[in-house]
Amino acid sequence: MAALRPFRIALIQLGHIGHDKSQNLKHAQEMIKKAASGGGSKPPNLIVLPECFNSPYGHKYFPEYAESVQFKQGEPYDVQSSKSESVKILSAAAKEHGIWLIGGSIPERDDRDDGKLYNTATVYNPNGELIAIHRKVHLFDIEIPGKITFKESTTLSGGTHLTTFDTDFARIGLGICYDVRFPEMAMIAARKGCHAMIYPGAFNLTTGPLHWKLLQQARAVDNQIFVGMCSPARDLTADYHAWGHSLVVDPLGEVLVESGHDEEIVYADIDPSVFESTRRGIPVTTQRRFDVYPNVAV
Ligand SMILES: NC(=O)CC(=O)C(=O)O
Repeated sequence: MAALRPFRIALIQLGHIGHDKSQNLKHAQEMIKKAASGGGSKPPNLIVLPECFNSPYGHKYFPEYAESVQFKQGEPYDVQSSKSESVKILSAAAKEHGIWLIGGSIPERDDRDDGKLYNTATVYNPNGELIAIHRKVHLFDIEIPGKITFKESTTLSGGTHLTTFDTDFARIGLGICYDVRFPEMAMIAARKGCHAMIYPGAFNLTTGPLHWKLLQQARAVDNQIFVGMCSPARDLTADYHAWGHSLVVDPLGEVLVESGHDEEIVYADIDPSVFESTRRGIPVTTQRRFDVYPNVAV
């Protein structure tokens, strides 16, 4: 299992996500290059893109923008023969800059399973290898009268697996946006030894101010882990108005960095001593009463 070492994370709050997929990918490439340069400071070890970074966000767009990834857990993946343009571009970017990359999420089509569609995050190591994918488990189906109705399940299916992966600096759990509302996912990841949960996400102008920061602080404090969420920039000409405010929170629930709502790259330095001192000082990780309630993570 990966040990926690100091590392730097960059969240790319990507703007200009329009209807031209090639343009979206080109812009993401440029922003990865910019993020990898470190913004005048140390280069990051891990770069994160937002949810649905290559397509407009909305269930009517997913069938048109979906790409076939065909990843099989535990089997080597041949990026060169991938049918996914996004995978090829992200893999090349991770390799060129020698960084770990969580490639936000993209609409994915699984040709092996009746062409089902998913909202899928892909993860690359510094050699450009695709080492994990996460399919959004909890679909964003909500209805707040007069404010927002959104039904991802109109075109998407929910993923059926939880995702964790090891880097050379931490074990990381991965979710996508609405997944953050389900504490079980982060709890299970933490009990499996994850030091951080990362969620590419895209809250909106109704739920963002209510819950975006609160949920990340809750997941961080519940589990004494680092939590980061990376949003697209706000674009009031798009169908969906993202909240922005990409954020990294430490295991005490303190905000390490928070962006505004325009396009921006923010960096946070992850300090293992905060992880250790939080767990030493408030030792809930060793005070659980599995004699009173079941250990759901086993
Ligand atoms: N976009 C999402 O998946 C979730 C969201 O906006 C919310 O939970 O609020």
